[in-house]
Amino acid sequence: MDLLVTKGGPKNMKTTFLHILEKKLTMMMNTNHIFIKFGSFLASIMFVRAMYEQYLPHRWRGSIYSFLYQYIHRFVTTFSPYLQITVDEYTGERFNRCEAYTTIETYLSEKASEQARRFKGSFVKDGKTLVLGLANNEEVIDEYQGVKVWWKCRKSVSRSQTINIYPGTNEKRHFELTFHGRHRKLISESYMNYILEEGKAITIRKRQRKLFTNIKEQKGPNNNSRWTLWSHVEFKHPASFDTIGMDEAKKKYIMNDLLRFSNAKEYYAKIGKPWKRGYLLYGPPGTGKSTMIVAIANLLEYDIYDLELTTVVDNTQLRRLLIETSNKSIIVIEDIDCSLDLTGKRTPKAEKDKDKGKEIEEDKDKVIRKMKLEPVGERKKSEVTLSGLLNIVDGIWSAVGEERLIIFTTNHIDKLDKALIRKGRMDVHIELSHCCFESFKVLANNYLDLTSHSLFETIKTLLEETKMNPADVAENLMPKSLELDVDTCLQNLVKALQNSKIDDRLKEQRKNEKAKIEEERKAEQEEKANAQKLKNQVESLNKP
Ligand SMILES: Nc1ncnc2c1ncn2[C@@H]1O[C@H](COP(=O)(O)OP(=O)(O)OP(=O)(O)O)[C@@H](O)[C@H]1O
Ligand SMILES: [Mg+2]
Repeated sequence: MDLLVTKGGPKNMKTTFLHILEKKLTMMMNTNHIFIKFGSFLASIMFVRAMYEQYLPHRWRGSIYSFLYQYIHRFVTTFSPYLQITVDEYTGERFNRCEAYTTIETYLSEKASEQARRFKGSFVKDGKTLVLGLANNEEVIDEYQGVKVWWKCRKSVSRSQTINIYPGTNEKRHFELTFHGRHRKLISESYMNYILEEGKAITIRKRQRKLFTNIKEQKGPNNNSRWTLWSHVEFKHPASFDTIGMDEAKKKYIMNDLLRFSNAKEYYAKIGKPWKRGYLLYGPPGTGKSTMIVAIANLLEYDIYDLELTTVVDNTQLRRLLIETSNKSIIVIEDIDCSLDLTGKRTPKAEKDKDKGKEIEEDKDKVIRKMKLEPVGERKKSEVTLSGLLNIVDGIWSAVGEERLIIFTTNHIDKLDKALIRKGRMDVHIELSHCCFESFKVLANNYLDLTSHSLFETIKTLLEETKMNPADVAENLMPKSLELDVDTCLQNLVKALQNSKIDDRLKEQRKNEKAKIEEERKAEQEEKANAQKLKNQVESLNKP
């Protein structure tokens, strides 16, 4: 290249100018050189691509692509300070979804709803609720103890020629977690445990709650395999502590106890006790024992396992039933005194009482209700024993799972074996009794939206004079027509209470009369016995 240098000016200035010019030209030549090199590089790529398209068989392309991707990726990651953990959707057996993947998916779905722009929707709770998850290649940033991590959901499609009978199974998904290498220990141990726990907690929070009942054991096709022992339905019941009529202080105590229990995981671990608690609810019929169980389940968001002991064949089956229960649940045994012979082997109470010839009506009803569930021909004597139940409560119960309640209900606490209800087994004993004025006020508020009324004082006095259970009070408060007529409802209750008072008086009278007759009978018998004794004595004296 020719250079034209102007004359004149000091010599050193000319030299500097030439020097700068030379430098600029060299740079231009270098840039040109780079462009030329880049152009030829592009041409080479195009050439390789054309060859690849034309001559490489289609079936090889996928494997070459993944081969290149793998090596480029490895090359890049060798020099990157960031580390990656991947969690595959399927591990081991092809159709077994990895539990950790599902849990992470749940955890990330919460984050995704705040950060992501593209979502994957799915329906849960029997297809009624839409849950948004992370869409493919969408990124979510999470922070743990001040450390930032990046999550991405990736999908790869298997290029194999195999034909799959399950649609969509050629797609493999995985989560990719990226974090800085200096946090390796924190993320791989502590953070991973944290998200697995959080994910599980979210799953439980969002799940459709269930009411389980035990069904008769079913044999499989070869007569030895067992199918599930529990059947379930969706658990929906509006009862809550707000709607239960009982002493306010007692109600608060129970609620506090329950909430303390559900938040006491660490505490139970510290004192070395399994995270479980037993409740015994006792009181006359219709005082709200079953309603309270529902309120407890709603408060803590637990499932209910309603265990019907009369259909359990033996202790082994009982053990299996308890093993199959899940965490965050309540195992309920209603009317425990009617289900189990507390002297040892269980016998249906109806038979037992018939032998004794002194059936109590309300108990009989309950036993009949239980017995009706089983066809007469199939009715077998259960071999569940009290000791079996105690062993399960202490043994298997303490070893399996956590965050569970066991609740027994009974109308007759005095009939229960002390061993069964001692503290440690049944930690809290709650008595539900006849309707007091405080309970009535809750019911009046529930049923009639009423907090005060001129009849309240009369009702208060009547409630103190007679015993009526909350179920009967509630029934009287219920409007009997479409129009809500508060006065009529309250008057109905007053009438019912007055009738109940008269009934009570009559019952008392009858009881006193019976007692009097019994006393007279005894006195007569005693008199007769004395007369006989005297007669015998006289006879013995008269004998020669
Ligand atoms: N304390 C209460 N507060 C509010 N409602 C109540 C109360 N007690 C009973 N009821 C009402 O009465 C009905 C029957 O109550 P529940 O079945 O809970 O009684 P229970 O004590 O379990 O009786 P049983 O001993 O016969 O099983 C419920 O539907 C509920 O509406
Ligand atoms: Mg009940």
